Amino acid sequence: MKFSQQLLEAGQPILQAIYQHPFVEGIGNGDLPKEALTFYVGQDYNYLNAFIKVYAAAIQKSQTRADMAIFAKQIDFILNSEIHPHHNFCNVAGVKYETLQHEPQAPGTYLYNEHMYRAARTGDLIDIVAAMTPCPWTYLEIANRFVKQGKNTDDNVFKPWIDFYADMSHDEDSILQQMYDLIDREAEKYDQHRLDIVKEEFLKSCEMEWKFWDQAYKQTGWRFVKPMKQYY
Ligand SMILES: Cc1ncc(C[n+]2csc(CCO)c2C)c(N)n1
Repeated sequence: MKFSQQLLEAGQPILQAIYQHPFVEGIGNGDLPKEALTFYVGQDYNYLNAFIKVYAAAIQKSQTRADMAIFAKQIDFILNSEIHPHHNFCNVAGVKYETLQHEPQAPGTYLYNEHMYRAARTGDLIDIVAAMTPCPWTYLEIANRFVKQGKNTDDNVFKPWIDFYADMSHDEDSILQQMYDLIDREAEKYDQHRLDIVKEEFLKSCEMEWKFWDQAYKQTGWRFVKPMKQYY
């Protein structure tokens, strides 16, 4: 079995838990508290800034223009397209997007961002991509499942969110396929022990995807520290 397939198989239990999380179920049912939505957007804005920088690190470790182009396209996607699902959440919450772009970083966001930065700092290209893949993987699976269940109806206020992420799979050279191909190509270079480490990095990101929904749903901040506003 291809290594990318092994990763997805190992991640299945976490994906199932994500499906069942009340935040994710709330997207399907068009019903979420305003506080959960605004907390999510504030944290996701911060997370996506880190994601862009980690893509930049992936470009630094790329050895071909073809690889560079994959990451460059994704940086453009985050900067110019991924504002749409954020706008959807902000519109439903009745909050201006601009007011959520300097939120203090919550612990779950810190952990996820630092996990990716660590891969960028100490890992190879495969470590970076493995830590990043749960992000598009879980969102695409969530959105496609909702489309299959017919949840993206006109009366669901989160229809734009569902349609946006489900659309990602219609792309000819979809980001996910490119990431799987890259992982499988790079996996050839390593022994089983090294690949076990990569798998753990992938699974940690899967768990942090679950945690990201959970911290927004519960608005989990720091217990004692009062962190500063974020300016990148
Ligand atoms: C916590 C969190 N996880 C995943 C996404 C979704 N997402 C972020 S960047 C990107 C494109 C990947 O190249 C996708 C699909 C999100 N917004 N927030």
